[in-house]
Amino acid sequence: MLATIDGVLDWPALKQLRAALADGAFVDGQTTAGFRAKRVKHNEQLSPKAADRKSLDDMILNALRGHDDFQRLAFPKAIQRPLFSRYGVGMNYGLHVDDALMGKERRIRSDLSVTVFLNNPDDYDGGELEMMSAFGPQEVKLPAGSAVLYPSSTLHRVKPVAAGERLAAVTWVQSFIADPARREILIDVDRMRRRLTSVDPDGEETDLAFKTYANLLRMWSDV
Ligand SMILES: O=C(O)CCC(=O)C(=O)O
Ligand SMILES: [Fe+2]
Repeated sequence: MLATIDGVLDWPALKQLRAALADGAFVDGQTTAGFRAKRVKHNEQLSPKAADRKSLDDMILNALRGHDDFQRLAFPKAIQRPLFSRYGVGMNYGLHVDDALMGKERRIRSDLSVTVFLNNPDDYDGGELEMMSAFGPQEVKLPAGSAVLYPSSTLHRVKPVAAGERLAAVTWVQSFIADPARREILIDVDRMRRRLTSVDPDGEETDLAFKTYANLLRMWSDV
């Protein structure tokens, strides 16, 4: 399932992140690519040694963790430290699959991949993120501050940037609901219980929807 989340970063946060990226040292994206992805990765990433790096990482991690939609859709158990990517003219990231396991000190399994867009679609031509879903290719290019969440199991790419510059923070989530089918059921039942709460707050079926959600969550959570 592919989901977009609006308003992950507000304007002050975007301004601060963009200023840090404008001043920061970038390194070749090859340094963080897996064995096969290296062949096709042509971008730049903020240096892990950048002075304020930890606080920039925390801005992304806290913004995601604090967002209701992210919690509702991802069931995050662990989130990887983000990469800040920059794609200038001609840069792209060809078709690849993300590593299944990530992190050195603390390993996580990548269930969901996340891109937080740091600048606007008008700021660059091309640079769409394209996922090869079961229903064919799907392209995403979102406004600054919005994020897309998609299964890490999919092949995907970033199309070449033809003009301007694409800025994004990317990260990966280990979900405490490992099975995507179960995750989808929980997301659907959550929608139903919310709807029932608003149309029939005192209804017996509303209680049942909450009970079903809680019991499925209890049955499937790996926390
Ligand atoms: O920049 C993006 O939207 C995704 C980049 C990507 O696929 C990756 O870093 O693995
Ligand atoms: Fe990727």
